[in-house]
Amino acid sequence: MFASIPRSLLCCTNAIVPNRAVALALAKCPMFESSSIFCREYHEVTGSIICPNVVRGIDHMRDPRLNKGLAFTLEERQALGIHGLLAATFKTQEEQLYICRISVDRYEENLNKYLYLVELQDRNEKLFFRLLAENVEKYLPIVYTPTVGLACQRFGLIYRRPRGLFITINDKGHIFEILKNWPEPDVRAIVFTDGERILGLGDLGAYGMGIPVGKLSLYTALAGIKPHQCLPITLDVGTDNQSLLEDPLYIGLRQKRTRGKEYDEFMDEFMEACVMRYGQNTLLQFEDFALPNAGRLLSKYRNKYCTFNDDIQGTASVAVAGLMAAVRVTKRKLSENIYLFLGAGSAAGGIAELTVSAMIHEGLSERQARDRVFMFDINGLLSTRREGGVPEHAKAFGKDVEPEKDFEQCIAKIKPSCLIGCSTVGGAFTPKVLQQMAKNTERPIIFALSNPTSKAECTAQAAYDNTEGRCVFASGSPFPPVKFNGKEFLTGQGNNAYIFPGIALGVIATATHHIPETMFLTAAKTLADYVSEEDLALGRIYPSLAEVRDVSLAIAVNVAKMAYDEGLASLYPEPKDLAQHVKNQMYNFHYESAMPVVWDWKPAEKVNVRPL
Ligand SMILES: O=C([O-])CC(=O)C(=O)O
Ligand SMILES: [Mg+2]
Repeated sequence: MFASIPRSLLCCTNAIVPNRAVALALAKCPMFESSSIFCREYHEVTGSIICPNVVRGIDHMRDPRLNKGLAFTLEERQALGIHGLLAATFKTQEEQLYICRISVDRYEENLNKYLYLVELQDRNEKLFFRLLAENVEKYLPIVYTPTVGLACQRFGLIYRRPRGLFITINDKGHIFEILKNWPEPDVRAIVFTDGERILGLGDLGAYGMGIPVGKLSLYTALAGIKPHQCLPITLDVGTDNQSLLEDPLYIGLRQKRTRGKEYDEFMDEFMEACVMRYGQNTLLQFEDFALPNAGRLLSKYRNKYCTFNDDIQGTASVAVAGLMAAVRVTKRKLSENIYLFLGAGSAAGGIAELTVSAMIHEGLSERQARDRVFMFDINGLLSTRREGGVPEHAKAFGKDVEPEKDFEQCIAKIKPSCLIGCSTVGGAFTPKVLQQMAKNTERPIIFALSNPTSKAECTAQAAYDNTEGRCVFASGSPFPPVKFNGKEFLTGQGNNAYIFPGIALGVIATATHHIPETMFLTAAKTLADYVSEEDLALGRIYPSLAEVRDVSLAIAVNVAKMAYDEGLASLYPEPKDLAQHVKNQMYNFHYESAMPVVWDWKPAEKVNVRPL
């Protein structure tokens, strides 16, 4: 029993031991009858998993999970052996936040602000997450869309220290070993990309790592999922982006993408290795895969793993939430709209399918619902009569109508009341397109969902200017307030950031093993219910980003309820107070005491000492 206790401890009269179990064991030993045993056990240190006795002195400052900078108290500085390593001043976390805000604001370029925040995350995790969580509107556009897009494009230049895992096609056969190199044992969620469709920027190969990192920052900042439970991964299977292959700064494999059987085997091995390493309920979020793989892999894995594709399902959920909220403005039911999508990729397909489900919910048959949804891709309207027909992945939305290659003409002919941009073609909603939408209906719905800002189909201002201010507008990337007729409007950001953190929290808190499509409809309804009359009056069909943390929690609780109702949860027994249970899982953004909990042990009085 004592074999694992260092000899130095066994021969002292005052023993300091790492935890209560050891303290109890020692106390039963007659050798220690007259000694005091001190147990150095921390309450819930950051991450809940750092073994305090292996962290010494300066490591408390070097480890971003433990570091508090000048917020270490005098007692802590002395007890931890870091006294003198810090300046004499003591600061509260609030004072530090103030300094951080000033520091970020000093930078003029968003990429520099991004770098400051990355560095903060590497230095002091709690400070970073609290700063982000309490200033979502201000810093989300920096750590996330649109600046994260720029960060990915410049990733070779800004790459400093590792965050997350890079698994390459050359590692095939050894993926599990690589996962074992990740130091955290309690990972609950993995966000991963193969970098082939980074936002609307296309194939960025290994530079895509910024995306899983950014998404997982939101897991913590918006839904309170603990950072150590999150693992970002880039699957580097090469890149077909010639300029990256020639870029001296490129950090990934300099070879063309592996496709076909070898890619599929690699993906199979990856999915299996993740659950072997972290358990069957590990949440596996696909992010920014290109269309041919995105839909195919979702169908392949959705019933086998706890997985979803954020670009298909998360985006669909946020868009449908927007449509639900827009009903209150347009006074048209979802099933009374005619929808036209520009783009027929993964986002368009996902939104279209979920919209169909929502229309069926309103009483339409599936046929009737599908008849109301049109798509227009690079070859024109998805008409079964067009040359080359309708691509396989979008067959369900092909129509037996005259082919049409001119987008403006198409809008005049089909007369959609709702125009949804998922094309990654910046500016595709020209003034003429928008003006035609204004002719089609009193309150046209215009969603310019492509990211980042440069890829948005139109700006918020253009949408208002060209529809006499009658449109209901949302975009994937944020836009500044719109000025129209002397009034100011705030348009909403239809970004999946409203959805995926809440879904992830609900799924993790209940150890849900599969994520059905209906969960995204539940999330959409929850989000739509959060939209107030004031939001609508201001021009937005989403709550303000300042409320996104409340939204995420509400989504998580509803998802958790659904998980139990539908037998998807594997955490039993079901917690009596589900909302409280979900809250109990959440990260504490505030500093916790770093003082060891030292307690005296008086063996003679407290335990019956058994002879050895
Ligand atoms: O990252 C975002 O802002 C939304 C998203 O998933 C994408 O555009 O691929
Ligand atoms: Mg994405």
